[in-house]
Amino acid sequence: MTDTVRPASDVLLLANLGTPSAPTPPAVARYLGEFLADPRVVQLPRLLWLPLLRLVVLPLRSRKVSHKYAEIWMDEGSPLEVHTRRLAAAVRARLPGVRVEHVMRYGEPSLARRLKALRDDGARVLVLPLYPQYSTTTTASVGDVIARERPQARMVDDYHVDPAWVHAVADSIRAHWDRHGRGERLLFSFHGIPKRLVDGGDPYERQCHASARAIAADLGLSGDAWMTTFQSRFGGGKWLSPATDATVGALPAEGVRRIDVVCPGFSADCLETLEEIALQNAEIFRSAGGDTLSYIPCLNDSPAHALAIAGIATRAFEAWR
Ligand SMILES: C=CC1=C(C)c2cc3[nH]c(cc4nc(cc5[nH]c(cc1n2)c(C)c5CCC(=O)O)C(CCC(=O)O)=C4C)c(C)c3C=C
Ligand SMILES: [Fe+2]
Ligand SMILES: [Fe+2]
Repeated sequence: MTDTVRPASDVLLLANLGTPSAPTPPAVARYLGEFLADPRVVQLPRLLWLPLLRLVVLPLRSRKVSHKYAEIWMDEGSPLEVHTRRLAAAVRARLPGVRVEHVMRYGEPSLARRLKALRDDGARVLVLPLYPQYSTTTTASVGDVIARERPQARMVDDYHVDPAWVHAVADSIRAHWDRHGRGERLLFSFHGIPKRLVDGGDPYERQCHASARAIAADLGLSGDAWMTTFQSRFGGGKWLSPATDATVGALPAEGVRRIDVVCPGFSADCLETLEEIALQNAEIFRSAGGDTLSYIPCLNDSPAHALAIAGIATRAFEAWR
């Protein structure tokens, strides 16, 4: 095979977080049990955390959270899974000769199982975690599975200021404004992580701010037209701030009546965007005296998203030496 011919065996695994298989307490408990037992996600001592997780957290949380999943469930399944599967199909159409598949870090289709199955395959396997910003809690955990199951596979660390991705997000915001009108303030809401991790060197917070700045610059926004917040706090300790819910609840008192919220840390719509932002935070905003919180959807399987992801993967395969 010559240098210029792409081996037909390239494999691209688009990896997302994972989601329950059904909006029911047992299915949610199974998913959360795997997710929250990962020491990358919860850093408490195992001997304390694992019994607490099994005996207290899972029974209570799976009951509460399964109702939230039920509110956003689609005919074909969990939104995160549906959008990630469709995105993989859109990327596949742009990468002839590459086997493009979607996998999940937790639950199904399992990243670990797929990597194991590819062990005796001569393929170059590229794993692209669908997290634009690198975090030890998400990206590094995908790296852990690669190290265990197929160390020869390679991983894209992040794409937080990739020009095609930045432009795709900015364009999706412009399109939303064209269709629904524009609010007085644009919030970039990213999933939070414990502040202690950032103090220990996790680049996530810096990358979130860099993403928001790049998207705001593409939109030509002045500094007072947008802000960056962090959502989905879980458990105790200090998390990244300012918190999305507290910010949304405080803005009406400043005279802000209409806001737009976009979540550029999520590649696909999921519980944390469709339920937490579009339902819960919209209600917080209204209760505080605001008129409308307009949620701007994730890029999901849009053509611009597929193009950006295909470009990132193509460059990673080209740089493979
Ligand atoms: C986008 C990046 C994400 C980071 C960073 C992240 C960190 C993080 N998450 C938890 C705890 C939970 N997250 C949950 C759902 C969830 N989280 C992400 C993404 C990131 N998480 C996504 C895409 C989803 C949605 C999954 C879906 O099925 O739709 C949940 C489950 C829901 C709930 O019980 O509230 C938990 C729990 C921690 C502790 C953490 C960093 C330490
Ligand atoms: Fe999360
Ligand atoms: Fe949440």
